[in-house]
Amino acid sequence: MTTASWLDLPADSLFGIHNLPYGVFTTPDDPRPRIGVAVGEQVLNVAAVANTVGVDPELTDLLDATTLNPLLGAGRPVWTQVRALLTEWLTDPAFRSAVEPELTPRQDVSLHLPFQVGDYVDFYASEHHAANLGRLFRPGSEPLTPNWKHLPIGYHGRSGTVVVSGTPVVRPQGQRKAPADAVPNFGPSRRLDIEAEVGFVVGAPTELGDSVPLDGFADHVFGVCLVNDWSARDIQAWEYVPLGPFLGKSFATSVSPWVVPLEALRQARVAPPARDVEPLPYLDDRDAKEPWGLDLSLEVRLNGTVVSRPPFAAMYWTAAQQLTHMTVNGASVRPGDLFASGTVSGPDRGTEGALIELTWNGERPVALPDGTTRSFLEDGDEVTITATAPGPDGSVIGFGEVSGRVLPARG
Ligand SMILES: O=C(O)/C=C/C(=O)CC(=O)CC(=O)O
Ligand SMILES: [Ca+2]
Ligand SMILES: [Mg+2]
Repeated sequence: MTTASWLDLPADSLFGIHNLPYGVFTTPDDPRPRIGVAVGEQVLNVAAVANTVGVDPELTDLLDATTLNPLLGAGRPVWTQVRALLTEWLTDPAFRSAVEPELTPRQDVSLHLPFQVGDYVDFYASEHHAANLGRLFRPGSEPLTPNWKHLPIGYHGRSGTVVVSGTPVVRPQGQRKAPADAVPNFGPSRRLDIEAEVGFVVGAPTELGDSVPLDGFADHVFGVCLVNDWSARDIQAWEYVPLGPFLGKSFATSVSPWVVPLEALRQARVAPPARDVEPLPYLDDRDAKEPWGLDLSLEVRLNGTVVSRPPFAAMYWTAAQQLTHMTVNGASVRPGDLFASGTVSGPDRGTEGALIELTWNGERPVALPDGTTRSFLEDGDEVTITATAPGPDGSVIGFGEVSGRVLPARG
């Protein structure tokens, strides 16, 4: 399908007509948060266009909102309808006069947390990451825990500290205890790390007691964003036994401001890696016609230098399996719930999604062009994660970025 926009976008635009990601923006002369869709180098005020051209008032209400949550809750048929409208507005020259005045250059807008985050869950779906962390955190044990290939392991995170890209991250303080120390001490984390992840934004809710089967994924998941699960490894290593991550990860989790609709990722769907353990039937996607592996290519930059290129296609568990597992006990989901994939690490050097793996616990620090090296993050460091996916007709779907700078601990 070739769809040309009257906007005459370059063929290599990461926010081309096949992408149309959703966010929430303000401008200096209008501080009201409103829903925007990125197209080329601009942001479209969708409610303003809906009001001008006159669409179904129920749709206008969903779009005339300060967060994506009302639209998220509306469900797949409405998401499809809105996307079709956006495509029509941006491709049919008859809409040009109504749409053009509602475009603002992206550089002139501020982007906000696009949805009010409900529950936040973080998974652990990369076999390479899980095995690496097992070796680093539990030397002498099997790298993968016995449950790892039977279920997508996850933990509930802290939704109130999910922040939008650009929000500074204050170095956390807490209890640290190195293996050689007899007792813990208190202070700023000395081993502040990142985790490059992909986030899935839940739209349509479920009722308590119900679960989402594997083929219900697209009915409930609206779209995809990027996540940095900042992690204080020294706090984490001491506190996590036996209940899992707590203060070592709850101080901040950054998300990208643009939510890429699931429809934009049709060409990115790939089969996940072969599983060597037969999953229980509710998680078994081996016969699925279209499993939910996704061929996203991530890049991690530290102070502007690319330090890693994690491949999302290498993830063992898919987001569909994660949603199914997360609801198999009857736990309900709500619009705005966010679940993240887990750190995206590939099998090769230079594809690790966390510094602890990339530098192997500091044994092989990363060299930066300014002559300095890093094992973990220093105050002032800035980390930016970007991603792309294949789109239709040779186009590329961009995710924008999730970025954050480390501020010193507050005494
Ligand atoms: O293996 C561990 O004990 C800890 C693992 C993590 O810190 C990773 C985590 O948050 C899940 C993930 O991002 O894959
Ligand atoms: Ca994580
Ligand atoms: Mg976190």
